[in-house]
Amino acid sequence: MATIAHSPLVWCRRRTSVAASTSPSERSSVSVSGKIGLSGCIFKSNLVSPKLRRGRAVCIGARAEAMVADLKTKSTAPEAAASENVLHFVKYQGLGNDFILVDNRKSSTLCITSEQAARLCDRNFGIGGDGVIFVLPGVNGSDYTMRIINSDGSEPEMCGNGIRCVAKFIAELEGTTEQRSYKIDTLAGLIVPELMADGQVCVDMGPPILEAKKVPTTLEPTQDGAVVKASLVVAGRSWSVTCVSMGNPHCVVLLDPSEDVYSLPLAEIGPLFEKNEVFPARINTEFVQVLSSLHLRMRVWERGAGPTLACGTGACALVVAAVLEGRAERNCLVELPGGPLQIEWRESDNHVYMTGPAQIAFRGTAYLYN
Ligand SMILES: N[C@@H](CCC[C@H](N)C(=O)O)C(=O)O
Repeated sequence: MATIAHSPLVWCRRRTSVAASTSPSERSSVSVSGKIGLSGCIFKSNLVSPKLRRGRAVCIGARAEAMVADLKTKSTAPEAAASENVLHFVKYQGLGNDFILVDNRKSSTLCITSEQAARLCDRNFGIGGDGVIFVLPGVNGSDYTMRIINSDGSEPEMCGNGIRCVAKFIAELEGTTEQRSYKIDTLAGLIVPELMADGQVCVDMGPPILEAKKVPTTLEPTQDGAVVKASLVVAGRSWSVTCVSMGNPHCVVLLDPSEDVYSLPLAEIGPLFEKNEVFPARINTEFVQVLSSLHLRMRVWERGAGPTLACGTGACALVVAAVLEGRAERNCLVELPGGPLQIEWRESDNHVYMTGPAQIAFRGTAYLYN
């Protein structure tokens, strides 16, 4: 089993006391603080998410500044992404769903193993993250390929918040500030994120998959081959569920309007959905409070990552589910623990469009141990 040690060159510690169960009002004060030691020189940064920009930190001593500049150069050099047991990375987050981004453009093989990725995601022994995302060369006419490893080491097909981070990361690697789109190949097919003038990223997430077998779920279809408002007993309670794949599988639970989504014992019920036998590939589960037909509030238990602050594919899946259940319009605001996403399931092309932010948090170097 690979391990990550606290590196003598650079170590990062991220304090994340913000659980996905935190209520929206408590979350307004969310901040991330970090400390990075560089060969004995220590600088401290107070990283408050909206203000994060590359390398914004107060450095103590000229030597530390020089080393930070050196590190910045190395972290974007593709051939140096993983060598001599070190990994250069850039940390991004989309509404608090946080990822370690790795420049893997020189090879079609991932530069670290899934065990190493899981160790990097550990919030105490690694960098901390909900997943590691790799940007690889494009295939089949795409500009790039994205692959992601969940924090438990499993590999999902797609990640909505992650692909917005990927678009920003690629723009940084290419040194462009242009408003443009990228064709990204994923295990869920071609996905197209577009960098918008206001800094947001709008992603064409493609069409939802509703056929039960393709989600996949063994639940009996209830409506044209899809599982809509089916009954599923979990933890002694009968839940009404709708199953949707956005390339990766989702089980959406629309609650009665009177039920507060923050009153659910997520850590208890989440794993029971994730590993339920009716979901052969495991499942991401979204619990949703319909505040109005244009405003939905959700909490998520992610397959392979547990409770996260946001799930882009989940937000897309729940709007599709809410439309199928006749509870929402096709263009809705989805409020996640980490902030809002605008989701549209467009009638004209049957594609789902997701618009939201993605921001750099910090960059660094981690030691890899096999
Ligand atoms: N957080 C992601 C989804 C990441 C993958 C998921 N855990 C899975 O296993 O399917 C998103 O923003 O979509």
